[in-house]
Amino acid sequence: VSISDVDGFVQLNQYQLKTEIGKGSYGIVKLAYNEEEDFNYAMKILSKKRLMKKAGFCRRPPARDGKPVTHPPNPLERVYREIAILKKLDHPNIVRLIEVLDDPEEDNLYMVFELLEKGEVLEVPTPTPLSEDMAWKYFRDIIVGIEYLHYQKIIHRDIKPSNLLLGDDGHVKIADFGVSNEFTGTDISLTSTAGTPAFSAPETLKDGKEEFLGKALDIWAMGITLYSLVYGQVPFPPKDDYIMGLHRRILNDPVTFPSVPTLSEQMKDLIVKMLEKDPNNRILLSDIKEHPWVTK
Ligand SMILES: COc1ccc(C(=O)/C=C\Nc2cc(OC)c(C(=O)O)cc2Cl)cc1
Repeated sequence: VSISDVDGFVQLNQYQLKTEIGKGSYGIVKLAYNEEEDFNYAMKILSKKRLMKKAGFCRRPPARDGKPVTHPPNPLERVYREIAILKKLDHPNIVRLIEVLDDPEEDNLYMVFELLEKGEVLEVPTPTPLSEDMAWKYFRDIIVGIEYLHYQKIIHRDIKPSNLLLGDDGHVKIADFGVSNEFTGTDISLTSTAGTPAFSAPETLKDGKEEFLGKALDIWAMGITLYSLVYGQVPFPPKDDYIMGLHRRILNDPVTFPSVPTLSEQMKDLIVKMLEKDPNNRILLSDIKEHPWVTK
């Protein structure tokens, strides 16, 4: 990877890095202009050092006093697993990874993605949410994208509006596989919590270490997402810093619908079925596809 940074003009191989267009716990995303193709891309920039630190790799390992040394998963393996997942995905509703620039000598790892010009489908919270019809259009893309992921034996685990990107063609693509899980068989049994608290399914928040199934987690997050697209706010908003309050509400409170905007009973019916607290009673993707609001 040849980098030239002359007075802030950063050139990475054939890419000229431009403005920052995205930012998150993962790192940043910059607009990248490919001069050979005269074409723009989205460049996700990860710092390996930051990833190692986040995984607490810099602290001295505790004295093992004779116990066998277990090698904890290297956080870079996490990124390389995300890249391996992205490389095998090829679908109109999944963001497309073009190439990875990873110079072992360099701290940064660069992931080049197709640019989805309109960015996030909706910034939540917002006083100006989507109309029911726009939400319907985008939700149908999300259903098809999630169906493809589950068919490829992948649980996304962080479905939320900021990971749904909108292209110029008006279609939505699912992004960010940073916490996704691959499975074999028909589903995966998990015990780890991952993703964004306000989008976490109740079964992941229970005290006991019971296991829970992966696919139902994405269905729950789809419900929280659909609600937030039309109401501009998640049904269980994180109140300041008291996270246990959020967990209690997700576990116990029924979903309530504001009186404004007025939305169809069918849409509310679908949201209620996706936000069923008991994962065994939660609507399945195959049933969502048949739901009257989706097929209308
Ligand atoms: C206003 O115009 C805008 C156009 C495009 C963007 C944008 O692309 C933002 C994030 N992008 C991404 C993030 C990802 O993860 C967190 C992944 C991934 O890892 O799958 C891929 C992409 Cl592309 C923003 C504003």
